[in-house]
Amino acid sequence: MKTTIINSELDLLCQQGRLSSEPIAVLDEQGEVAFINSAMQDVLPDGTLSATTRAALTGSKARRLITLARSDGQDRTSRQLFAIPLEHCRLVTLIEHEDDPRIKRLQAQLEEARKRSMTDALTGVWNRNQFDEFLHIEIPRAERYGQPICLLVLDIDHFKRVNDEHGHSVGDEVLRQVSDLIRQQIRLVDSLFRWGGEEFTVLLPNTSLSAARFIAERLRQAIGQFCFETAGVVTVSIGAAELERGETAEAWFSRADDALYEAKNLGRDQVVCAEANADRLIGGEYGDSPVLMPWKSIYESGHPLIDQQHRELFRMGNRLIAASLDETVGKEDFLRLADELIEHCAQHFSDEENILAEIGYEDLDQHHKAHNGLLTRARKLRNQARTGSVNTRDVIDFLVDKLVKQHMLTADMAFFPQLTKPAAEQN
Ligand SMILES: Nc1nc2c(ncn2[C@@H]2O[C@H](COP(=O)(O)OP(=O)(O)OP(=O)(O)O)[C@@H](O)[C@H]2O)c(=O)[nH]1
Repeated sequence: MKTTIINSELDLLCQQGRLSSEPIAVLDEQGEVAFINSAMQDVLPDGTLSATTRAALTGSKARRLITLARSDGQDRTSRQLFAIPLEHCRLVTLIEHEDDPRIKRLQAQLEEARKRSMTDALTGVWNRNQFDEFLHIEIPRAERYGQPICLLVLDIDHFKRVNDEHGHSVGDEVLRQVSDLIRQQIRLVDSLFRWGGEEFTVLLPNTSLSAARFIAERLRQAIGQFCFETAGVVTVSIGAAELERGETAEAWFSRADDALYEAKNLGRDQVVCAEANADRLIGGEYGDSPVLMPWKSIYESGHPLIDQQHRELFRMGNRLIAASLDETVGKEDFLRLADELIEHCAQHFSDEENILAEIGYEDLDQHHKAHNGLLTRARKLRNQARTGSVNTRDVIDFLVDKLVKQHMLTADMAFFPQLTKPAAEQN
């Protein structure tokens, strides 16, 4: 990955050097000349940057100013080389003095070239290279903070017909318009990419699959209801997938893409969400033991905080089961994990009750009593386990089965339909 970044930065600079009429050279991370244009060669003694000059230009100072002796001895004024440090290389140019406006001009040109290399020329959205870059940042971020992240793959239906019937420029206009419509519907933290041709991808950080379905549906409707000036009605098919724990970028994309093709096969103009692989577990780091609890999309309420906390409870429940099966985990460590689960649960119950109060949930009192009862019983069991009067099996049965799973699958599911505003709508 790093090599790609370095290479693309070097490529960018070299390309800029070729375009610019200013004398320009590019030094790579090792201080070797990666590129030198003819304007620079003309002013340098022997047409090249000597090892001493290169060493001076790649020193630790952020900017380096050196005096260049002219080889012909005719020019009495000193000439200066200036190195602009970039992330992985340095751009060297010739200036009269440190405030030379050419530095600013070059930096602006570089910035412009950098932008062009990251965006799609037709629609102005991020290009496919950037999609790969974003994946390598967003996937570890989501995993690190235990947040859900979703991917949409969107394809314009029968786009070939638009080109065939109205011409390529109308097709181009449709692509621009579709990308504008998508941009209007997503949040600032979401990112839109043109993946190629008439296919777009959208990355939705901190978004569960149920919220992603809602967003995708909103996109589909916004595009389907828009009146395109010449093309008329245009529809899109969308595949959505949520990243699973430990899943590679390729596997994730492939699941979203499969969902897209299912949407196409089902008749187009629709959204299909990829189900999680049944054998994958939210606590995937504990292997594929059948006793662990798999997370399913039907457990999602559509409220981001509730879903995030429910997932975390599943993860902690799986961790507790794994610890009980692991002979190397002692009683104290097991009880510490049980404590963590109970305290997370207490925080979750309190947050959930606040959310339910906000939406005016009519069975809130009942739900509050159920929470209190569960927490009291959980703490009592934990204390009994400490004194040895109950065994780990009883703790697991209650904490994992009754507290986490059954409560969520029965009492909690009763209020899911009332959480009518999913994440996307609230933001
Ligand atoms: N105008 C325009 N057309 C493009 C561009 N990139 C790709 N296309 C066209 O997009 C069309 C894609 O056609 P297909 O892959 O057959 O898909 P489709 O017609 O959308 O059919 P389905 O995806 O099956 O609904 C081709 O005709 C491409 O030439 C572009 O930048 N501008």
